Amino acid sequence: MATGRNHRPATRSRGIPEATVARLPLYLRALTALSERSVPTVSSEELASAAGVNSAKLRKDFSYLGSYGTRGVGYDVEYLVYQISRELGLTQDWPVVIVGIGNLGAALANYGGFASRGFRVAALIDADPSMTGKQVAGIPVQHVDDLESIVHTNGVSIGVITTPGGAAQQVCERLVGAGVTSILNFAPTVLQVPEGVDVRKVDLSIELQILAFHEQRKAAEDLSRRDEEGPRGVAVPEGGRGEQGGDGDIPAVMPA
Ligand SMILES: NC(=O)c1ccc[n+]([C@@H]2O[C@H](COP(=O)([O-])OP(=O)(O)OC[C@H]3O[C@@H](n4cnc5c(N)ncnc54)[C@H](O)[C@@H]3O)[C@@H](O)[C@H]2O)c1
Repeated sequence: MATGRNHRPATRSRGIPEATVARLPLYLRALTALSERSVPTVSSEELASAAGVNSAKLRKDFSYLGSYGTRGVGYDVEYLVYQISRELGLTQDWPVVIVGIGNLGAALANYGGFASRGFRVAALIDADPSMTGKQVAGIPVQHVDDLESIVHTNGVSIGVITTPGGAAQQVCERLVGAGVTSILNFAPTVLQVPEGVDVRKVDLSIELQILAFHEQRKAAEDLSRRDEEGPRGVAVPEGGRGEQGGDGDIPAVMPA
């Protein structure tokens, strides 16, 4: 079976900025929800709001797909679902292998949302011999010794790494050596890969830090609004901004 590189649409995606590509899944999620409710058309404003994106940006993004919508009618939901799915390469089946079937790997294997988006968990791999043959999400765990043959047999081009950080680089190299060209890395390791291999790193703690940043900003805004409100607002001691021990209901958030 061909690898992901061969599957990739050769020229279409090249003209699309990475930032637009990153927003396509957001549009697709919003459009899929509309499609499930049998909504036939959607305006750019409605869709932008559902996807959490600014509508001018959305129109610009869709222009890269050659989709301009119809004035007064909006965009055809089903056609846009098809267009975005095609652009993201989701109109075909992508066999995925997960390496490291501990807490996270097992949770991902059990997540039903991949299959409905075109990603089939084809194989599960772990280094622990006591795991070999065990069923996780109805799939038998295979030993990491057989990684290369598992990748070949299943025509895998996307690998998910959920091993401890110390094992991730070696697992990555073996996956790439076996023909995997896209890696989704959950391990806390910056992977070194040869040219032509795409790596996406997922780090929930970074997402939490970003939320902490916003929380901090909200708290500061709240405080300055109270300052402006004067005597009717809650009194804040001089220099007390952001400190603990002031108002009980003002969250004290550490800098991100
Ligand atoms: N990115 C995130 O947001 C996020 C969140 C949680 C955990 N993690 C990371 O995900 C990884 C897994 O976490 P977990 O809680 O599932 O750990 P875990 O210890 O439960 O599971 C790790 C699994 O990897 C296997 N393993 C170890 N070395 C291997 C190798 N060389 N090849 C194949 N399998 C191997 C182990 O046998 C074990 O089953 C860790 O690196 C953790 O830091 C990331």
